[in-house]
Amino acid sequence: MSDAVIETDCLTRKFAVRGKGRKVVTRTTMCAVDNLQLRVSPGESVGYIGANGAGKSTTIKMLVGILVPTSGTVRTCGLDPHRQRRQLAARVGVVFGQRSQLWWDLPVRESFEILAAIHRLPAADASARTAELTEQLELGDFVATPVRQLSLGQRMRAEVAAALLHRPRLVILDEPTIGLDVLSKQRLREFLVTERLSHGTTLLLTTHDMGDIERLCERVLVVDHGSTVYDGSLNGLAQTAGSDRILVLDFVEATTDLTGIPHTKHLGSEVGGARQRLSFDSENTTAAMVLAAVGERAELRDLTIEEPDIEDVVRRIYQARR
Ligand SMILES: Nc1ncnc2c1ncn2[C@@H]1O[C@H](COP(=O)(O)OP(=O)(O)OP(=O)(O)O)[C@@H](O)[C@H]1O
Repeated sequence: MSDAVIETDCLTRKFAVRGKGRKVVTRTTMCAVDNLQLRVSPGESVGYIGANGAGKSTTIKMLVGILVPTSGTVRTCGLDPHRQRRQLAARVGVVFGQRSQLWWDLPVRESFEILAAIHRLPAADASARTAELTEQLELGDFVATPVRQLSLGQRMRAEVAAALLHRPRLVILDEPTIGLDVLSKQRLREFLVTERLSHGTTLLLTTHDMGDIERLCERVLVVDHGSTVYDGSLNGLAQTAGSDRILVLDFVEATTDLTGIPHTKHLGSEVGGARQRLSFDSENTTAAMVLAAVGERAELRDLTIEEPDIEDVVRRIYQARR
């Protein structure tokens, strides 16, 4: 028997699409997930990325049994997700960034009590786990507050706690950091890293945020039109998609002379030349080397390094294949 946490074979999901011509209504089918072969082993952390409409959510819905495949097979934690949804719920925790699994009008704590009862956790176990998650996710200030009064960052932390209450062996997160501020994102990512290390939890997450992938995922899958177009390490992704980083440089005085620095490209200037943008190829140089060269030409006041945009990485992967 396979020990895979997720295993799909030729997994396919089609949808009927109604189109309206001038006189007739046409019916076509579109393939949202196309012969997907996927195997995830225990303890892996996998980022699942792709353009809008690439098929990520449809895959997740089949993995948790919300949608039935048109053809092919899927096993999640050794179970048939659609037929064995109840048993699967005990082994999987799911967080949909755009949808809540908490009771809107109840205090957070009461949602946890209901979920603990649904999962039939022994009382002592439930209260120990609730206390652990409340501390780690810093929920203490608002466990008595109704969910509808929480900020987005607070609610997302409560959602993650709710999904992990029963110590699932697989956690699936669909856009967990969408709309969160930098600090809330950082806290959530740190928690997920710790949780994974201490419990050996398997993570699968979809995101449009490259920071999530960089901090949380060892393996990355890129999907295009329902098929996998990249499956490998984060480093390999950078090699395939290019590894340009962008430095935003603020100078004491306006400057324009930033051309000719090795492995960099001048992208433009703002604020009358006091702010310059420079991209550099992190495979061949480092931020420190570029800054040293810049510092010889003009006096720097401040700088930031922009994370690569995930849409950009995905676009480059798609282009490299065409
Ligand atoms: N219930 C449905 N009926 C018809 N078409 C659907 C349905 N659900 C999804 N689709 C279509 O299937 C394709 C894949 O959608 P899916 O939501 O899986 O993409 P996604 O990669 O999750 O996108 P996003 O990043 O925008 O969430 C899209 O073209 C979408 O319009």
